Amino acid sequence: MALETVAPGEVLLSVPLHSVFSDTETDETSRLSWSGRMAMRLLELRHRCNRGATDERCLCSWVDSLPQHVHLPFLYFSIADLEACQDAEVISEAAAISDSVEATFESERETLEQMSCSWEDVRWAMSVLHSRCFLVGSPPVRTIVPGVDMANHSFEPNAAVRLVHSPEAVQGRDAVEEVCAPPPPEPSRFELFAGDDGISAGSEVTISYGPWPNGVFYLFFGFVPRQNPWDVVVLFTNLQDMVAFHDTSQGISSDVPSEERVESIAAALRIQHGITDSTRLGIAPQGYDERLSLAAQALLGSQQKLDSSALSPNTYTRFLALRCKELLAQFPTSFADDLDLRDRGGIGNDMLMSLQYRLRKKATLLAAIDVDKQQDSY
Ligand SMILES: C[S@@+](CC[C@H](N)C(=O)[O-])C[C@H]1O[C@@H](n2cnc3c(N)ncnc32)[C@H](O)[C@@H]1O
Repeated sequence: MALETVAPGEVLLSVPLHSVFSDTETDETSRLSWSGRMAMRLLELRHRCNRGATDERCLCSWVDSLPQHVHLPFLYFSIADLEACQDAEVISEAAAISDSVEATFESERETLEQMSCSWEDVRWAMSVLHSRCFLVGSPPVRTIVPGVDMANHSFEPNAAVRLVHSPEAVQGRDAVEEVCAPPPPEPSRFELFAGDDGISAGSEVTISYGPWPNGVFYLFFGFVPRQNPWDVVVLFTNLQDMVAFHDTSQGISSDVPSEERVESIAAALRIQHGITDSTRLGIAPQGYDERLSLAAQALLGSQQKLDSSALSPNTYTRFLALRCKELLAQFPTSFADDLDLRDRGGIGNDMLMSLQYRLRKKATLLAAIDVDKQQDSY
């Protein structure tokens, strides 16, 4: 919370690199996952701090400030509550990470026992790491910046984070030194600074965690954003899927092999629009991924032997709406059932969060179908 008004660009926190907590291991053959490695280091650090270790890096005050519990679905939800999100990809990702948490516990039992750490402590460390790390640099390194890690997420944040390098690390310092005294060296650091509108006194300081879909927020941060322009329902994992759905839904068996049709759509996307990645084609709350609209136009245009620009927009939105209807029908419960369940009340918080997750996916699919109905009635 900003206790006084902060001017645009003003620095709120400056954290030297020696006080950040990052994954130091770059060895790909490491036997633990990144979170397993960092969890062990966090528990070791907490153990040392509890025994009164000297703390030049100020990390003990950071460890003290960490929340006691971060309620992440893959660590703390029951299977029924997790499966209530009705997203197979998210459920299988949760199972994979949960397995890796158990693997860390099993393989590090001895060290954990020496620190009197239990399974609960391992879960705590994992929840802290997954909900507070962000990726820095290339290749990306998982990093927690003490202090900055207190900021909550907003898609319209009033602050941001940057990495500022020390003048020592900046080329040309030696040349400057020959003509004038350089400024005193400052360490490389992370800065939390106010955005262009500044921050008024009493406002919460927020940053953006990044353009993630809801699955990431739900699994790793334990909340589902209300309006997420980056959320996506994948309609087709690739162009092959789209062509296969087209042929089945239209009852078409084409003379041209599907690989050739896929290749010609991919070529049209590449040559006319510079698109080289045609995977995970989906729909966001504000509409179709542009790659999907263009791919569908190319496919339907080629079926009707038309230039894709001569195709009526209704034709491809109707085709895509058919896929949205199919996906909606595959959910175990309908949107109306879900609203009813939510409005009746009496369900636990974990189930409610999973319900919110699936309601937002279904609302996105329904909006696409509604648009199609409106176009039909014109
Ligand atoms: C990096 S920490 C932020 C610090 C957190 N407020 C704290 O004091 O520990 C991320 C956690 O904050 C919470 N959080 C962040 N942004 C949120 C938001 N927009 N809505 C709900 N919870 C949020 C979630 O529990 C998430 O796992």
